Amino acid sequence: MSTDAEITFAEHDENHRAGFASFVGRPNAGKSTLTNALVGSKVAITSSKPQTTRHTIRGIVHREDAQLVLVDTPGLHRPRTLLGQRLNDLVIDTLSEVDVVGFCLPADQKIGPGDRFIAGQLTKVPHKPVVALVTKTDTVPRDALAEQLMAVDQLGREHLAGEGRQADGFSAIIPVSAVAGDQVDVVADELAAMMPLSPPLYPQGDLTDEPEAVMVAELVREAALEDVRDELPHSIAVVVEEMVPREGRPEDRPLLDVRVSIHVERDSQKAIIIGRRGARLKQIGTQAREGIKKLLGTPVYLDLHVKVSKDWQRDAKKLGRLGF
Ligand SMILES: Nc1nc2c(ncn2[C@@H]2O[C@H](COP(=O)(O)OP(=O)(O)OP(=O)(O)O)[C@@H](O)[C@H]2O)c(=O)[nH]1
Repeated sequence: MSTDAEITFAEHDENHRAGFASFVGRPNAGKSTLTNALVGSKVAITSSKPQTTRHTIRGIVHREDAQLVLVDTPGLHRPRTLLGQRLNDLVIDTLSEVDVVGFCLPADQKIGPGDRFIAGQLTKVPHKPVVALVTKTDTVPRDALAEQLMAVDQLGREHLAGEGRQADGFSAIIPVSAVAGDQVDVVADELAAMMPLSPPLYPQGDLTDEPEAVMVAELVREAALEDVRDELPHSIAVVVEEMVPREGRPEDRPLLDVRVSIHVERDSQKAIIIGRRGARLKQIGTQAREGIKKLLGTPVYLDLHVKVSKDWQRDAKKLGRLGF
């Protein structure tokens, strides 16, 4: 979608900072919600189910003194399949290129093996400052939060100390609630201060530099995962096959034809997605269409197909074809 909006870079002085930050954390840690709160617009897709964030989606925070480009990575997790392994490698690659890593740890969950695994993985990117973000602070009382902050400090000292590290443990520990809007500005301040001196990297107003297709795929994926609790989210991959303006429409009433395929691993999963007499698929279509319309600002005709790609998670060739 092209817009006629003028491209303007913010006025800046020599103290302006700009760079990349990335959030990691176990599934459901609140990474996407925090990204959205910082950017101030729904860019990454959130859902109550784990691992909806598959692709690297960037939100950009524009401030007078700094520009923060947020690279939202999939949750790092202990890999069980080839796809899990690839996602982890992708995360490490991404983290090697950012200026600061934000490690999200929910205030209402005890630090567990998943968090320790991630802390261990972060030693693979030794020269990056790591800021611990203790998320969802609105969900716990003050004393529980204080305890969690101490536990987080301990985790940092155990894993992030020694050679090549810029701090003994986390560079900072910040409690934040993206939902209550509490301390979000402190997170932005802290991350901005860690960016290198640089003019803005992106023009103002850019919320994301990912192609719309990726976001459309995420919207369909989010809709498809809604209410499917007995199946792993990883069993679904969404591919946008085509997005073309319908020919012969009046200029003031455009329509976008969007053709999307949903890949599942087994026939039984296909049946779940389609539902009785296609009821679920219809529901997925309605929900996704609303989101896509909001995202792109045009009405869309959404054509959904469900395909069985047997064991796509384990099959390297198929993974390549699905864009991983
Ligand atoms: N009460 C409260 N809930 C939050 C907060 N931040 C996130 N949540 C909720 O926690 C759940 C997970 O949030 P996400 O932002 O999707 O988490 P994520 O880390 O991006 O998850 P993945 O994409 O699965 O890795 C959602 O239901 C959010 O609404 C917060 O500050 N307060």
